[in-house]
Amino acid sequence: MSIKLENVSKTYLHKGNRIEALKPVDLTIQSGEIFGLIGFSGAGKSTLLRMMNLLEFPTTGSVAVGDVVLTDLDKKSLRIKRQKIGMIFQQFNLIESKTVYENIEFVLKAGKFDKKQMKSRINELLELVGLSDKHDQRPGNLSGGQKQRVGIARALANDPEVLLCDEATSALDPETTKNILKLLKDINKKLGITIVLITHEMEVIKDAADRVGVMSAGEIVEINDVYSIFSHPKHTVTQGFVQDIYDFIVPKHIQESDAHRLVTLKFLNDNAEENHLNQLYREFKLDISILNGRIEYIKDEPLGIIMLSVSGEETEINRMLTYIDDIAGVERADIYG
Ligand SMILES: Nc1ncnc2c1ncn2[C@@H]1O[C@H](COP(=O)(O)OP(=O)(O)OP(=O)(O)O)[C@@H](O)[C@H]1O
Repeated sequence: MSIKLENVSKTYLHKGNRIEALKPVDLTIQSGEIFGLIGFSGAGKSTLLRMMNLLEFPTTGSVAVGDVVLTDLDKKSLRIKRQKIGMIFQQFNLIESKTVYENIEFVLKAGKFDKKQMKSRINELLELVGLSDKHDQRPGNLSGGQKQRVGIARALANDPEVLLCDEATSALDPETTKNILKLLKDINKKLGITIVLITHEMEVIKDAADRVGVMSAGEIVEINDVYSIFSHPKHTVTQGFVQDIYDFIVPKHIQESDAHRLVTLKFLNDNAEENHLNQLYREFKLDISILNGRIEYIKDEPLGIIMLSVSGEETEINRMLTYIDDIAGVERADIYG
């Protein structure tokens, strides 16, 4: 199901001060996509996410999920529609005194299942998230990853059209994060559910998102498909996030040396796996050494960044740079260093 926000803004009143948490935004999230929202703390990510199920009511604008305009619904219709919008949280929000089974049963009670249907539905959900053997455990006996799996099972209980993930992996270690993201991607594929996830980690975006919105100071400052965000980040906030992933360190003596010219190259798509450096070694009378380099696979598409230290005649270096500019799929990139 698609999510459509038109002119949505949110201003909080706090101790007499107006806090513009979200400036007016238009955003359409396509049915079936995984949409990532990234930004620093306070950028407005949670506020924007909470607009999508009206956990917070917008100050201006309208929110629609599919054909249903949530902002036009009365309380009862909204409560029913909300059952089709699942949500998971950083701190899992499970009921500690209830078992895994009961935690899921609790949300199903709001639906229309008899006892037998309920049992088979809960078993099905636990199988989907890989927790069939944990029925009777209480959250206190589960790892963080297992707790989030319960959170996901609970969020999926009423067959939602949309799943909102509020920093769902921020409390988890990197390995568990990968496993939970894999589960979310499997669910997205298998069930066709639209997923919105907010995070402050670019790794999460890289692993899971189809498209990305970058937020800063209550605005979406850039929006694009995930490969373009990594390969051609435009806004300085986006560039900062991408740099964090590559994190190339230039040795101080090279930074300060006049004899070396730093050249960072970007190899796009299939070019990332080709050895263009051999061409440079062959064609130019220059000393070229590799300081750093890495290929990232973004939705299985390679993106290579390599940082070179080049020394030799200035004119020869410039000739090489012009030559590089003419190679299709290879670009100079200053921002990764
Ligand atoms: N209920 C509230 N009352 C007053 N101000 C709020 C409220 N909720 C959020 N804010 C403010 O709105 C701004 C955006 O907050 P929001 O939680 O959406 O950001 P965020 O990007 O999700 O950050 P974080 O990652 O730290 O949760 C912040 O300045 C925050 O202090």
